[in-house]
Amino acid sequence: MRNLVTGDQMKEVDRYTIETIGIPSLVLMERAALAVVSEIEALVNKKSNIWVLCGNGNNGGDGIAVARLLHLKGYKIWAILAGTRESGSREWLAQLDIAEKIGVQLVNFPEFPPGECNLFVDALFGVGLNREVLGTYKEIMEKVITYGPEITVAVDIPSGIHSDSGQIMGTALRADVTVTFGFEKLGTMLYPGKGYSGRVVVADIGFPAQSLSAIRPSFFTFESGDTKEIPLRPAYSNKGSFGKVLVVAGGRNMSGAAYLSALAAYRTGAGLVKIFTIEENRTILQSGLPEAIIATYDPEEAEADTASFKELLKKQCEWASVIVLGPGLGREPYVKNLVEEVLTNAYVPIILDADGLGAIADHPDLTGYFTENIIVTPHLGEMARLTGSSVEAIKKNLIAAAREYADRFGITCVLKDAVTIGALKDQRTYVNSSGNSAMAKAGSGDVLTGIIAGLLALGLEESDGAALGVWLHGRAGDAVREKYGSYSLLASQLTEEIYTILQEQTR
Ligand SMILES: NC(=O)C1=CN([C@@H]2O[C@H](COP(=O)(O)OP(=O)(O)OC[C@H]3O[C@@H](n4cnc5c(N)ncnc54)[C@H](OP(=O)(O)O)[C@@H]3O)[C@@H](O)[C@H]2O)[C@@H](O)CC1
Ligand SMILES: [K+]
Repeated sequence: MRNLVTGDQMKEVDRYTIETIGIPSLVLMERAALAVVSEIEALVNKKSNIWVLCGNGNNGGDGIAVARLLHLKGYKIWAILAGTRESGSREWLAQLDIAEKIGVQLVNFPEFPPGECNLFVDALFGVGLNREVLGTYKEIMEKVITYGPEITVAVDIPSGIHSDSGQIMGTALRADVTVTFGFEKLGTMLYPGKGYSGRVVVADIGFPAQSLSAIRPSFFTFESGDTKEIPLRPAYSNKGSFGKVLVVAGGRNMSGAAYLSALAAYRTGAGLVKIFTIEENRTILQSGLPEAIIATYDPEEAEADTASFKELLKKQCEWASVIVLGPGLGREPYVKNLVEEVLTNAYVPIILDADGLGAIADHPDLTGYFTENIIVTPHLGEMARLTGSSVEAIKKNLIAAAREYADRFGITCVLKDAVTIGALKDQRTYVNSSGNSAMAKAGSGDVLTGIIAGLLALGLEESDGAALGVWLHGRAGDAVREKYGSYSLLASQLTEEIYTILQEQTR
């Protein structure tokens, strides 16, 4: 597990480290600059021309320190100062004084250094960026973009990227490598910022563990090795020890959704999986997944005899210890009753997806039945329908959108996008770092519901199950892409890779 921070949280950690712990600001800055220099030395040799663009806050202070360290090592270096002495931070002024005394080559914008630039260091704005970039700063950035440096190394975060949302604040500078300090910022984890950051190196610049006490760390991601969070299956057990997953899924022509969800639940470790679906899906599901129990209903009877249908649903819910509700259910009128009955009768975790969410969007009063056991897993289009916002508005701040929906109902909201967000009911927010665009295919979401259900069946509670499920799903996608490339992934192949990842847990 790796903590992630907002810009303000990072500033708090800086402040606490400097003021309460007593590590001087310039010491942190020196270590930050050394970390950047070490990346630069791995990228270019001393024949290269290096330009460092320095703003006049502490990000710029880092930049001047980088220029000084490279100058002392004999690199051909120019520092471009974007601000004036009057507006420079204390540390920036200290760095400038040192740089001037030891003869670092400096120019003041609008002047630019002569010759060409092989490696560009972006130290214009860090976590202090708090508004749109306009005027002179915009001009500077546009000029840099027209120069088209061969390699760009960003200091802490690419300038112009908002450290909390990853949004471009007017203009931003694209980096090949971003060296960030202490903790990765949300802005380099989220698109478009993630696309501007290149390879992100998290440098340890000496923040002691106590510094985290300055904030309540609430954003996190998983990384390899975290498979150990998945509960082991004890040796002395039977199929009932691992939970009974009820997959309420699959309407007309949509048996595949039920199949993929049930298969993924089994592959993740569930002991028993029952699919509750329409009668016409029986044969195909029974032959496709003979391991699953199949229970069926007739959609016309469900429509005509509501009381019997409700009774049938009640029995299914009593059997289950985890429920997946929604994949491929369709949008016929009885689906509303179905969703309502499950929500009112089940006292177990429910993963609500696809047409289950569609029913909620069409009948918002159903949210009145939400309990803390609910995990909703909308993609952006479904989220837009659920909230009445536009996809564009949600995209501007995925974390805020997911968090707001989860908090409104006290549930867990997994908002699926290129970077999936898990706004967990325990107030932590998971930002996914696995997965790839090959997974943007039909059936991928059905597999995710099954994986989460499988983890809950193993005994994880909703918050951990949702976060680990998203991560595991992405890891499976990465494993499939490695074998089959970016185009040919099939959702069923995700379920085939789950075992390779689960094996890491016991190694
Ligand atoms: N000791 C420490 O704390 C350490 C800090 N470290 C480094 O410091 C960085 C944070 O430094 P920082 O807080 O000084 O802010 P920074 O990102 O340099 O921005 C400068 C100023 O720009 C301004 N501004 C904002 N938006 C603007 C806009 N659109 N257009 C124009 N101006 C705008 C805004 O000032 P304002 O105008 O709002 O008063 C802001 O304060 C951090 O990312 C890391 O690299 C490391 O060395 C480790 C130790
Ligand atoms: K920067």
